[in-house]
Amino acid sequence: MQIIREIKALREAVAGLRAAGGKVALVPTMGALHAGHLALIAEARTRADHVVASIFVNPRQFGASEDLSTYPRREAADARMLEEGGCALLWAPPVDVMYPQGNATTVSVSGVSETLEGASRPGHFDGVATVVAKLFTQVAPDIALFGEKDWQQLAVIRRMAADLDLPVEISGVPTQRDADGLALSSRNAYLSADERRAARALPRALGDAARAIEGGAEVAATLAAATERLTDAGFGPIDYITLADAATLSAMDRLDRPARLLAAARMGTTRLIDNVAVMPQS
Ligand SMILES: Nc1ncnc2c1ncn2[C@@H]1O[C@H](COP(=O)(O)OP(=O)(O)OP(=O)(O)O)[C@@H](O)[C@H]1O
Ligand SMILES: CC(C)(CO)[C@@H](O)C(=O)[O-]
Ligand code: BAL
Repeated sequence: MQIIREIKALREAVAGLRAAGGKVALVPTMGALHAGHLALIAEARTRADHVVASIFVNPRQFGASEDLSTYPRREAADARMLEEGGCALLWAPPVDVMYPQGNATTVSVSGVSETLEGASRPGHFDGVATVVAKLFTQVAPDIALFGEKDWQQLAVIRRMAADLDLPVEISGVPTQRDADGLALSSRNAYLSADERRAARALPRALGDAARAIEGGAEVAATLAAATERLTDAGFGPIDYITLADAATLSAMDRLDRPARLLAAARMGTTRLIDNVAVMPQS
């Protein structure tokens, strides 16, 4: 596996893959890889002939008070995992290659970016959309894969790709979880042992609330009960726990179309997100 840090070398390496024939898949990441990322790589290998992974801790998607400086960085171990996973190339540009001095362009997706994570983390999705648009232009993949753990991010990227007529297929991969249900996440590494144990309340509260709503329970009362359960488990503050349209992410107060139940909450200093499907029963 080649590790590449300059645009010209990236284009030459991707041209080499293209010359060999077949499809190219891109799996964008911020590194500190875990089995969730490896599931994206494994799925990419079934969908394409060559897999390019990127590692870039994108400063433009972090707020001023967020964890950019402490975000886990372990490229050597990540590169070994990607090579074993069958990646052909690792695109790992330095910040000044991704954002050369004088850069002045932002990609902003209205609507779907504005609620939930967008409201809690102002500017976050502008940073995500801008860097993902650049990654698509740099690598020019046939298909790009993203995790459903970041459900709203996936919806934002789908909207952006459709609106900009980007010739790339966007594919979502189901959330990979630990045995107790907690979604795998690079930020789980911040949790103490006690916090890690308590954190399993998040997927349990979401799962139980989803089943209750599917069974006909009132949405507002169910979300209030789930909030209380998270608070009792030690979560706080809870940024949101919301039933939303699965595609547009607009809030729903009754289950009349395919939905997602999404939550973001802090356990100690660690902010965790998760979401589950909620489907109207026929
Ligand atoms: N548990 C998971 N299951 C499936 N996909 C995942 C999982 N965790 C992350 N991903 C996906 O991997 C890609 C890269 O994510 P990223 O590098 O930010 O990892 P992360 O674990 O989500 O990190 P963080 O803890 O910072 O949110 C994204 O498309 C993300 O949705
Ligand atoms: C898609 C992404 C790589 C863009 O920086 C990031 O938001 C992530 O890792 O989910
Ligand atoms: N996985 C989402 C990236 C972020 O939280 O910035």
